[in-house]
Amino acid sequence: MAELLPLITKSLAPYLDRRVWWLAFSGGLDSQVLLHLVWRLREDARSSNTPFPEIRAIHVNHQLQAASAAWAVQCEQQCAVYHIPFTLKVVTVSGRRRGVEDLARDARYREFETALDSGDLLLLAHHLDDQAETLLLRLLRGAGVNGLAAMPASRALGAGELCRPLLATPRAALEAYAAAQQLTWLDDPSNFDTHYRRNFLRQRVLPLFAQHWPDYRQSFGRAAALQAEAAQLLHGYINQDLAGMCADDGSLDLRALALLPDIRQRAILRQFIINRSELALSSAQLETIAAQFLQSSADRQPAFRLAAGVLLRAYNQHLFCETAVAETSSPLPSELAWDLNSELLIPGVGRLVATRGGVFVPTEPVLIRFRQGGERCRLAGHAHHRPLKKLLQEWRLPPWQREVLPLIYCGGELAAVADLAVCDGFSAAVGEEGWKIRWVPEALT
Ligand SMILES: Nc1ncnc2c1ncn2[C@@H]1O[C@H](COP(=O)(O)OP(=O)(O)OP(=O)(O)O)[C@@H](O)[C@H]1O
Repeated sequence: MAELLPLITKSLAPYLDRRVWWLAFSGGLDSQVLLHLVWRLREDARSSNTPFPEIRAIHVNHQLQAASAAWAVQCEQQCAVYHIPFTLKVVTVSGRRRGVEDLARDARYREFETALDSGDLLLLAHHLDDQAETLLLRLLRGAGVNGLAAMPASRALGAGELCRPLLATPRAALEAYAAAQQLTWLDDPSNFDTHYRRNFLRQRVLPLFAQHWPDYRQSFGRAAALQAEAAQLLHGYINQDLAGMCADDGSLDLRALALLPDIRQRAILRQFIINRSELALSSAQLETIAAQFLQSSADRQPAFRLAAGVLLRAYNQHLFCETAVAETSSPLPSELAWDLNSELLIPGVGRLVATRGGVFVPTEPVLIRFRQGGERCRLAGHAHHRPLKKLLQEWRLPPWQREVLPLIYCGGELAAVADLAVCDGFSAAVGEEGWKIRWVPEALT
């Protein structure tokens, strides 16, 4: 069986420049082995005077069992033995929508994510048996390539990254290491409760596999790695497609999308939404959205609420996926003063930012107002006044943005229309330096 110390030395070598390595410590066999290995790496580095990242352990108490608090204490004591600082996070897992395992996992990763500072590394003790189980569980859920890629050996997590240095190592190798090093660990009794899907696979199903396919773990691990490669390739192609179909404002060109075969349309739509909102759609949601927005009358369809604060809506045959949309709309102020030297944040409207080097030259203090109807303006360099309504149609500004469009007034006159146009009498002469206005609508901030 492969030696674990050289293996982990190699897999963690790319991360030696990180400030902190956080070890996700449940106190079970696997994370106890990882703790011991990482401690040995640090001892080796100390004895050779080599710089080494700071190691800290983090334990999440999900409060799901009577003994949870006592375990946390034992975890802390274990870490003290190795002089590894210990952080405890206590979470409350509630809700019956999904299995308690999934909820606990989500809560745990949220805690990990908050703990990580920029560039920190989180170490998890998942091993090859965990990977094989994950692949099977995903298969049983009917997952596609992304799901069947199972757990990646590393990925971004919040401001840092996570890494699973033991992912290619079978659990038996960890058991052998723990025995050889005379380690002690906590045994979570819930690991034997076959009501949990993962435990059922582990206790009842996989031992049967092992009788006929003794190398099933390695085969499953390879299958997952192949799916991960396929997923990565597809991802690259889909993002290339997307790049050619997105306008500068981030919207997706529905006319161009409609020309593609169905499966490509759906893959692009799914990726567009993930990129904008980080929400992964179920197949049913994807079908509904495709049916709603991939029709000629897409512009007349109501907004589709994907999740709290995330809206999909179409305008001018372009699909907009907006995040951070206010859930309730408060009335707009009738007038606001704006000192261009500082950013102006208007709830429900967004941010107005002015920087030097543009063409807008205010003649008097700047006031922000909103459309009342009937506004007219003469654009810089144009001979006639025109209704603002017509101009907004020509500029193809989505209707929901027209409602909150900041109008910039100087001395009672319309001087600029957000960052879309500057009116006559307010634009810089040749050689004169003015302001550049930028409006970041609330849904895009
Ligand atoms: N409560 C927890 N607090 C901190 N880290 C955890 C916790 N639960 C799991 N982890 C991390 O996630 C990894 C995989 O979790 P999993 O539930 O498969 O393991 P476990 O059986 O609970 O514990 P171990 O892997 O230590 O035997 C663990 O090895 C550990 O690194």
